[in-house]
Amino acid sequence: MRHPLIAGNWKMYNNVSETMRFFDDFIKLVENLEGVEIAIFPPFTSLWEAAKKTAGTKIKIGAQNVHWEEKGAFTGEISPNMLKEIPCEYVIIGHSERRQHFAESDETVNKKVRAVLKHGIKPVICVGENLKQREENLTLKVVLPQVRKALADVELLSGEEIVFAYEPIWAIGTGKVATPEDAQEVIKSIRKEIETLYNKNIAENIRILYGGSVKPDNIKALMQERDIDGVLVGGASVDPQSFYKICAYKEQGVE
Ligand SMILES: O=C[C@H](O)COP(=O)(O)O
Repeated sequence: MRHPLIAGNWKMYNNVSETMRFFDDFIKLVENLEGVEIAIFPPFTSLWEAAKKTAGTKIKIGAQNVHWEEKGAFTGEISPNMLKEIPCEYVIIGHSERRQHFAESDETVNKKVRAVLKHGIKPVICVGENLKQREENLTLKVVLPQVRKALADVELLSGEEIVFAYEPIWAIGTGKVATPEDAQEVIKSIRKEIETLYNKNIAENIRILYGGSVKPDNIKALMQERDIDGVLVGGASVDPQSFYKICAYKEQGVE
């Protein structure tokens, strides 16, 4: 049984004082929420304070990026053991904004995945197609190779140590959410691909999230799909009230 994960990727929003204010409200709001795992991915500068503030609560902390080397002359980069020290339980790898603006490739994604797993940090690996590819019916031809390349030479014990996020690029920050049925179809195919690469057990254990314009009013329909195990939320995760409403989707009557 996969435990639902609701993840908030703040991108380049919320400095340290805004982070503290967010948690002052959010920790109280989610105090009594059961049956869902919550993770927040603040910018690097807010990670320490976020981790201190959420210690002993049900909120997990993750980073938005990582380098694959342990240490070295890599100006501006952060290593897996630096994230572990904070401690970060998760790290987002291969977000489409990093692929698009910072030359992240399937090869660097794979290096990062292998590096963080050695430190017991769970990667949230992002995959997804752009609008042109979707319109040309190329979604699976784009997404499944991204999955395979991310997992090249990756040994998995149970599947619980990694998470995938299917984020159609055309749905990110646009207000155009994929239909739950379309998201389910792609996510089901990702799970099938993982089964071919590993086995059924691992495929059934891996959580696969949907991301792209998730809001309090569309979360319920998404979470009703069999293979959607949670969401990766951008814009709507920066405000404590709206992110709380997404985390509390079960109160809208989702089984
Ligand atoms: O990482 C989150 C995704 O890019 C989704 O962002 P969004 O919810 O603002 O569309």
